[in-house]
Amino acid sequence: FFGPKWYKSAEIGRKLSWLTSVPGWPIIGNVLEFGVETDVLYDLLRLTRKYGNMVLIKFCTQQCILSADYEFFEFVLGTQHVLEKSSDYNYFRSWLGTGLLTSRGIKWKKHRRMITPAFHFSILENFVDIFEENGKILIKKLESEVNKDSTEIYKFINLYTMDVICETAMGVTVNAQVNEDSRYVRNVKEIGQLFMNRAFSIYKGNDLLYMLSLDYYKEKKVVKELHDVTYSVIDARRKELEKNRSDDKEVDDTGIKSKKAFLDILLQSTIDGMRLSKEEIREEVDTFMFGGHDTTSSAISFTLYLLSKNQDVQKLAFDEQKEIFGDDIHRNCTYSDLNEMKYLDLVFKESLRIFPPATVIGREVTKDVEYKGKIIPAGTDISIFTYGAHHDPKNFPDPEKFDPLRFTTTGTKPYSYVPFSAGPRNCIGQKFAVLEAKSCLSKILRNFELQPASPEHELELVSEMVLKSKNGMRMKLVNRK
Ligand code: HEM
Repeated sequence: FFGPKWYKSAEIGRKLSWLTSVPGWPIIGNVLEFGVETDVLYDLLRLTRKYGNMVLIKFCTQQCILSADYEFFEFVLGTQHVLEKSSDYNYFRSWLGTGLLTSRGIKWKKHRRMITPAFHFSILENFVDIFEENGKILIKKLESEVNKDSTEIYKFINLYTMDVICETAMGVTVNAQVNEDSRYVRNVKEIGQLFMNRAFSIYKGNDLLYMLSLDYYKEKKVVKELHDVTYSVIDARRKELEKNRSDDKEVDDTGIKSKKAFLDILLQSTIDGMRLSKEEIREEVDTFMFGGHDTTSSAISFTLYLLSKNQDVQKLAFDEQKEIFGDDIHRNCTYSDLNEMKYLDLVFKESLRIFPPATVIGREVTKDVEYKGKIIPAGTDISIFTYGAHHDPKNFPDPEKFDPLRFTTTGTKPYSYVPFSAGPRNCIGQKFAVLEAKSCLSKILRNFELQPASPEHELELVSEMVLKSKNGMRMKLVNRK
């Protein structure tokens, strides 16, 4: 059963002998390098620091190039040579099918071309009101935390980003912030946990063994419920579109809003003159739900944490808010206000450098490619270790320092800063994410002063599907008067 795999893996290893490899054990390779006590993030950091920014790791039959080298990032991300995602992404397929994140080849190319206009600024502009309305609910919720010694902010932000992504992707309000216990919200949490269990288990990684586990049946149930919701929203939305395009009622009986969501654009789009099938639409909508939720919550929460610990930066960010909003500090924030927040832009950018939600981006080489005169054979996995490059002092001097102005004073080496990946398979939602984050950060900054929690809180980073903190992100909120 494993014979051909071992043989192929050994062959790949031989062809990659030009690389430094991490010394390992027969058969299991470097599996033991990844302990249970430390998180995989620190293991990857340790390996790149010890063996260099491009190193070969072996997990049983898998040969993987782990890289924190920005020149290699450019080769992998910036060209068409290595467009395919690694097999780790297959775990997501039960929920996402082959939506944009997980698809390959011609399907990815056609869908990417079709979906790109949905992220045009003229469409994103319409979402600013959705950020604003959900931001108001967030502020209300946070008001009950004011003056407490310590508030865990991530759980609030995670519900806010859930509301935002449901409304922008599907056009429905799930009111996650008000009704935390909604079935849909619980299912999204649970599916994330199930994917994690699988990714970090030796036996559940194997499809056959996984089918013998309880998680497999849980996953089937949760995925069916998630799909049912998306399908029913698609049906309702399609009917709505057919019925009356000029109906400007804000919310109908099912909670569906008449503002254009990504789903509406998908319903009206065509590829080679053909409309997308219901399944294809479902895959893309679910992909937005997945790609646009935990990533943004981590990014916003880490930024708030950094602001609470860096009062000088927070002061400059708040000064900018005062300049933009003047005497009417609590008025609604517009698209043009967001574009004026240049310093907040740098704050968010620097936060994504220190805490990139996607710490590793995976690729698979599907045909032999040549890099700097050496062959990387088909079948090799590649792990683009974004966190490693972002924390390399050769790329960013004094890398642990939160210094938003660093991007204005020193030039950034191309591809050394890749929180949204780069090149043809970069994050399609990045402009959306930046707008959403700035809207949320601006609102919080205008309402509260962020102070370090008491007792002082130190993060315990954990690289799950996105980078998080095991012990949450704590701070103290004080009302600004
Ligand atoms: C701070 C927030 C975000 C971060 C850090 C982030 C990061 C990334 C990264 C690193 C990738 C590349 C993954 C890979 O190559 O395997 C990616 C892809 C993607 N992201 Fe995001 N993302 C964010 C927000 C969003 C949002 C809000 C959406 C949707 C509304 C979104 C949708 C997608 C999609 C569909 C892809 C796949 C693109 C493709 O393969 O063509 N992301 N994102």
